[in-house]
Amino acid sequence: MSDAPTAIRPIVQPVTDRILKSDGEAGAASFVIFGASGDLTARKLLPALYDLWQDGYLSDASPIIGVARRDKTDAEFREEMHVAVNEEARTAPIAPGDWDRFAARLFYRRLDIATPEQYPAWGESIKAIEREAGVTDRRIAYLAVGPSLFHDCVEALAGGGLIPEDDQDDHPPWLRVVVEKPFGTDLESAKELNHDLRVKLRETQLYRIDHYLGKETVQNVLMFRFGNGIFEPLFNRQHVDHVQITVSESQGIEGGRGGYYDTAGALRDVLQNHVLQLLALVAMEPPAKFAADDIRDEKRKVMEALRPGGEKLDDWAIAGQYVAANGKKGYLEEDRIKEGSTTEAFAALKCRVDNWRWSGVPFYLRTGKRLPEKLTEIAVQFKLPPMQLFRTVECSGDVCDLIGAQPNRLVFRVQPNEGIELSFSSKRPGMQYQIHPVRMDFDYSEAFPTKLPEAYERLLLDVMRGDRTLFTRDDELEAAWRFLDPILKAWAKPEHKPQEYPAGTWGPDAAEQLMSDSGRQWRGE
Ligand SMILES: NC(=O)C1=CN([C@@H]2O[C@H](COP(=O)(O)OP(=O)(O)OC[C@H]3O[C@@H](n4cnc5c(N)ncnc54)[C@H](OP(=O)(O)O)[C@@H]3O)[C@@H](O)[C@H]2O)C=CC1
Ligand SMILES: O=C1O[C@H](COP(=O)(O)O)[C@@H](O)[C@H](O)[C@H]1O
Repeated sequence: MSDAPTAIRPIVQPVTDRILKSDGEAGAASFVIFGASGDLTARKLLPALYDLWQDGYLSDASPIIGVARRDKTDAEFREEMHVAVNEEARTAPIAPGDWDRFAARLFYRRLDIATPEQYPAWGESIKAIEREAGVTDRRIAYLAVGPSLFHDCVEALAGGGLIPEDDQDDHPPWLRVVVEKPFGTDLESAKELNHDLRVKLRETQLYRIDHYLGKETVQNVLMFRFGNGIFEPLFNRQHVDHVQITVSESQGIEGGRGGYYDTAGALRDVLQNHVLQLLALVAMEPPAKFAADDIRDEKRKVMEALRPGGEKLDDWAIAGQYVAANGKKGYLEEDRIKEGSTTEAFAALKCRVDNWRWSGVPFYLRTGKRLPEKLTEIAVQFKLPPMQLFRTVECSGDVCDLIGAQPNRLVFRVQPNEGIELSFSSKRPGMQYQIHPVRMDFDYSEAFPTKLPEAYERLLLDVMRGDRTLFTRDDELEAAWRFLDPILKAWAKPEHKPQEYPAGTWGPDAAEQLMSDSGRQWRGE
């Protein structure tokens, strides 16, 4: 019998998103993008803004002003962005007329963010563009620069007169500042950054971005758990054997990112943010209402309940570094990696969420570069039934085994093949009671034949709408750093060496052992 999944289709067609346009306050605002000559602006931000404009979410009156250190005219900036947006276009190439209409709102204003003398004149040039566009009191600043410049960007906004005074009723001005990741490098630096940003800004003006929260399938975790009555009662220690979360990448350290990555490593680059956010969504309690602070309160509680999954650090935290294999070079041979670097390109943790719901349930987390495939998923594995009433016979050659029920598994496929699958046991057709594992599969592309919005598109729209639900808050981030700080300190010691794994494999043997010690197994291995 085939274990081909049973497709799930929506019962009614989805209400178009356009209905949301009347909701909230997504009117015209000016965008000031720091880091406008960088990779993030070209590959993610401008394509997302273009798509939002095409879909009717971005007002024609909104100017987009790129800011960076190098010299560039508006025309050059427009042309560079044209190339970038075309490269990222997910459907047909952009029609020239469309691009010209969009590009008319693109401007470039040079600034060395570390040079305060330049702030006043630069600020005036930004205000002049905004006046011309008729958008003077609604501003979104996007800090798409390295984290060491976040604070200076806010200083530049203030020095350029772009952070207006509170009004007479003490209401802050309409200013939203989007801060990229990584948000600090450890607990202390994250606290310092939070403090520094709040000297000039209110917490309500800050949007700390983690683009995983903008992925459609990540948002679906909460919808699935709290929008259905039948699954949530199973999400606890009575029914769940363990949870495993994988964010794997097949790529190495590319695009000149070696300089940054080598100072960060897998723990800071992906585990502290994307992986722990996924964990928080799958483990959190239902919020009292679906609103930003209620959700972030619950996520913070999960972060605060994180505990090591073993006595000694090596029993629950594994660092790995790939070596040349399968036609790929090793980490140490990548561009801009310092000689003999001990930075981890792979991290796996076994941890616990020490609360009433999850006590005793291990959470296994792993992320890394140069693994066999690009894949992000959360797998919730349930306990076996208390008795094995059914079995089947599986033969390989002359050797036959009696096999019992396989554990039920619920998998959130974040990417690729976005969807949710549930595996369960079924009777194999025939004259005997033979058990066979099968799957029910909800596949986004089949159920909703429409393109999924890109994460940055959704998140930028939320900034315009003033919805901070999908943005992280200072206390949850600090709690995440607090949990990871002991690992960061131990791994920074000169005697610490990550364990080697061949490029293109699932990480070092020790990561497998994290699971196999308790008779469990990573999916896909
Ligand atoms: N790229 C990505 O996919 C992702 C990036 N991020 C985060 O986004 C941020 C930007 O990353 P990315 O675009 O890759 O970085 P890049 O190195 O490609 O770009 C850095 C930008 O910062 C500008 N810059 C640097 N110093 C100054 C200065 N003194 N004054 C003015 N501008 C300056 C550069 O301008 P110039 O070249 O003119 O000097 C450039 O535009 C980082 O925090 C990164 O961690 C987060 C997730 C994904
Ligand atoms: O933030 C980051 O995420 C990407 C992975 O994002 P994805 O959306 O492609 O899954 C990762 O490659 C990068 O190192 C990290 O900084």
